[in-house]
Amino acid sequence: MGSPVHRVSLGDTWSRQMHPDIESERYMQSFDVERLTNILDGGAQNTALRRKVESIIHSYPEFSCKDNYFMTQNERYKAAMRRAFHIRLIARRLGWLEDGRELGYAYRALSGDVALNIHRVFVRALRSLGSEEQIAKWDPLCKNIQIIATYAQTELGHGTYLQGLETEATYDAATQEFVIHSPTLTATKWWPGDLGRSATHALVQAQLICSGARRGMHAFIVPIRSLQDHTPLPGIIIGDIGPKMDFDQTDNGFLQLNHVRVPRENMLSRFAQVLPDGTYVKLGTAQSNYLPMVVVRVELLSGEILPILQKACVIAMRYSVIRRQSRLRPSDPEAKVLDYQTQQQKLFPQLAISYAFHFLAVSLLEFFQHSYTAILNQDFSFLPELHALSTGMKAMMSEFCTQGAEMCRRACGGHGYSKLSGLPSLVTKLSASCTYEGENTVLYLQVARCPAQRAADFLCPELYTTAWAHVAVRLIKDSVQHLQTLTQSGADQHEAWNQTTVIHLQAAKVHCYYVTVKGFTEALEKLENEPAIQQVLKRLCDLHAIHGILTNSGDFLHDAFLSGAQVDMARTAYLDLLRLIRKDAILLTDAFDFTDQCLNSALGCYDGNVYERLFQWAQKSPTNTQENPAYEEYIRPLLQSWRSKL
Ligand SMILES: CCCCCCC/C=C/C(=O)SCCNC(=O)CCNC(=O)[C@H](O)C(C)(C)COP(=O)(O)OP(=O)(O)OC[C@H]1O[C@@H](n2cnc3c(N)ncnc32)[C@H](O)[C@@H]1OP(=O)(O)O
Ligand SMILES: Cc1cc2nc3c(=O)[nH]c(=O)nc-3n(C[C@H](O)[C@H](O)[C@H](O)COP(=O)(O)OP(=O)(O)OC[C@H]3O[C@@H](n4cnc5c(N)ncnc54)[C@H](O)[C@@H]3O)c2cc1C
Repeated sequence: MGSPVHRVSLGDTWSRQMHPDIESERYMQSFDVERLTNILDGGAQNTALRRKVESIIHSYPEFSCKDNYFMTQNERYKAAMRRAFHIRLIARRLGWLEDGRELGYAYRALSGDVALNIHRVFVRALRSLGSEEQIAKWDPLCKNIQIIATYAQTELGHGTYLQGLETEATYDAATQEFVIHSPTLTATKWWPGDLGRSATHALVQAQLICSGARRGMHAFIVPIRSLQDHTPLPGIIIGDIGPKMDFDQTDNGFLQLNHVRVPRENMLSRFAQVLPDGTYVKLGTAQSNYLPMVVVRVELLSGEILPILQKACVIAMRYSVIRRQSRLRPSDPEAKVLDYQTQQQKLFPQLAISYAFHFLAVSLLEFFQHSYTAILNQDFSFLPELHALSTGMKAMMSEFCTQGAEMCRRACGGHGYSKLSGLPSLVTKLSASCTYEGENTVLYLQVARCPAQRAADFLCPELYTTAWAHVAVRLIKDSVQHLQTLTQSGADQHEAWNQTTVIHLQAAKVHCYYVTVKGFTEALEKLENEPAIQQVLKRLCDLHAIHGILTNSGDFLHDAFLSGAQVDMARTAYLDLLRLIRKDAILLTDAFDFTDQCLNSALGCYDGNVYERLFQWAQKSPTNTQENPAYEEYIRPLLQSWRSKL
């Protein structure tokens, strides 16, 4: 019998002491970490409230994520549903509102490892597309979990090209119902979260057919499972799409509808109506029904995507002052790996990006709140700008955060490849964000479609922003010029567009990077009353801007806007910034104020006791207490056959 590992008790005195190598990083504080945390939270009162909510969440064992890494897909799903169940019990008991700060902080503490996320997407879509009467009917049912709803837009055959969605909603005036139907295999709804095993209702995006005409994508609320016994309703074929790269806590599913009938009142009608006789009345624009994607993209930025990079920075930075490896000088003791310039170059740009994106997300949220209210009141003047901003920022932040989290993982060497570090799951989670809510390339190209003068609105040159502004304008003009040249040479507009999308993509990416640089410099201007914090964040802003210049130096050298010598000067400044940021690196990650439970990382705990935790956590692996499943059938016969040859 393969004997299980004998449990070795390490004692846990280490868990009450801070590791000296991380303690020393906190001795000399060049700025007030608590004050920076307050700024990141939007005020000291929010910090206090967040910590209060975190302490409540962490006091319930039902919310613990510590065993996540050892769970099967089924166990992860059940644990996530358990958290979803208990968080609503607590919210109801404590009066936390669905859109209130407390629930937002609770989800932050649970790192999104809670089921029914798409139920929340459904609520956003209902409030964006539903009439006041429809919201009054369905919102309370969602809030009280009397129904579980999903957002079913993507199909097996189409996710990006919404005009290509095949699911049909045909109006039957005789019965005043819509007949919802999946005419082909590729019309099968595929990917919607909570659909596989949880949802009782779906918001189905379908091509509306009424009065003999196809009217484009509209939203319909369709019951899909019995509220009595959770079995699929007549005409519904439903299930889970199978194992994924991550997101084990979510049951992404498939749905086929076979001539399912729903009442006329189930078409969300804020922006369009079908009258009892089948007359179609448009109240919004052609793109009004795309509004839920804008809302969710904006919410994902600061609610889901950015915190994951921030956590990766905390874990990798803390580990990098504990990990000692090799010597800077033969006579020195082994060095903290964070003292190597190359380690700084790996991690500090990710730290700078996580601050740059924080301030950008704050300003985007302000713009969103203002324009969303106007749109709901049928003023669509802000929608194109909001669409361009939300698509560009979602594409850019998900791309840079995914790259950044992977860089943090690799910067932790072998232990970064252990799930117990918390880093692999941060990377795989972020990887999904480059696809869901719009595939990034397609979204960047939405930005590129914006007329050049709109890009000019952003061109407010300051310091290195002038360089970024210049390159952004040059590339946008270049992309427009290429498109015009092709169309003027006789290519049709669609072919000309496709033949220039690589150029448009580059212009869109540079434009978005410019927006983050500009947003960061503007955020710094508002910190003139916090000189110490302003100074340390300005170094990150400088690093973010110059990192981009050095990474894309060809774009700046192209028309000699910068000379080779100036790029060398930028590199010198960059390397000096790494040295200056080094002493504040731990404090800048401490300021994110993630609890150890939220980080769920053996490498990233506040006290720095990495090795003790790695060893202790590894012993929790079920494989260490189960019989070796391969011993009897394979290992023992192999060993015996080998021995018999001796
Ligand atoms: C804890 C973890 C939580 C994880 C949650 C994950 C939840 C995930 C949910 C989902 O993934 S839901 C499904 C999301 N799907 C998408 O985002 C689809 C992406 N595809 C697109 O957005 C399309 O490319 C497109 C933009 C819709 C293409 O539009 P279309 O095919 O109609 O062609 P275009 O000519 O590009 O656009 C027409 C016109 O419409 C404007 N527009 C496009 N999208 C929007 C929008 N969202 N809002 C406002 N306006 C939009 C576009 O600018 C064009 O306008 P004009 O240029 O003609 O004026
Ligand atoms: C974890 C996860 C959760 C999800 N949750 C939901 C959900 O709850 N509800 C829901 O409805 N959907 C959901 N989705 C689906 C998601 O919205 C789609 O996968 C996404 O919109 C991308 O569409 P697609 O899969 O069709 O990719 P495609 O569009 O097929 O992309 C494939 C490739 O084609 C390229 N491409 C496509 N169109 C163009 C173009 N016009 N120009 C240039 N290149 C192009 C893309 O850039 C990409 O490289 C989820 C997906 C994931 C991964």
